[in-house]
Parts: sequence; structure tokens; C-alpha cells
Amino acid sequence: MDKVFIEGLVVDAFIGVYDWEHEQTQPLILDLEMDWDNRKAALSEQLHDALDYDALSQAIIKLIQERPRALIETVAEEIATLVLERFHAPRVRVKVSKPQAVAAARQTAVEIIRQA
Ligand SMILES: Nc1nc2c(c(=O)[nH]1)N=C([C@H](O)[C@@H](O)CO)CN2
Repeated sequence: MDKVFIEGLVVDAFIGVYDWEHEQTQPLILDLEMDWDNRKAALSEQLHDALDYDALSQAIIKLIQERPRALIETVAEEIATLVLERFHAPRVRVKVSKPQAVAAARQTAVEIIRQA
């Protein structure tokens, strides 16, 4: 299956289980891989035949910034649901990284794969 990617999308979010995390935003870094048949868009050159990574990126930023969340797992699930239900991709891999979570670690992250 063909793929569409969004890699390294940085979104400032109220995210975390601790009180201090409710008072200041932290960056999340999002990586998405979506199954999509790119042949129709390649032939028509019509954006409506493509999985629009720009529209999807804006929708993800809006989703994340509409309310605080405790766990990055919740962010990953909600993004996967958005991709499957609103953007109609049949399969998505979502990685949510929280680079400032653990001082001694370069990165912390979760990854999920969901299918329609
Ligand atoms: N699996 C997870 N573990 C932890 C999370 C998380 O979202 N998923 N979050 C925290 C705290 O918010 C932490 O990031 C603060 O530094 C701890 N563990």
C-alpha cells in the first residue's frame, strides 16, 4: 500500500499528569504514517483525491490545543481516530514524542497502529 507521511510536526500542548504540567505548555512531536492509494491523486492532480497532509496537520494542531490531556497515549488515540474517521485513511501509525518529559532521556514516546 502507498503511504502518506507527516513527520516531526511540533505542537505546543498542555500535557502531563503533574500539576506543573497544567501551567505551562510543552512541545509534542508527532510522526504519522498513513496508508493511502496515491494513484488516483497522481493521475487527477486533484487535492480532493489526495490525503491532504496540510489539512490533516491543521486538524491535529486544533485537536491537541482544544483541551489539556494527562497522557500522551490519549493524544495518540485521538489522532488515530481523527485520521481514520474524518480523513478516511484505512490504517495509521501514530508516534507521539514528549522530548522534555525526562531530563536524562533524549526522547520519550508512544506509538500505536490503528485500522478502520
Ligand atoms: N506512558 C506514559 N508515561 C508517562 C506519561 C505519559 O504520558 N505516558 N507522562 C508522565 C508525566 O506527565 C511526565 O511526562 C512528566 O515528566 C510520566 N509517565
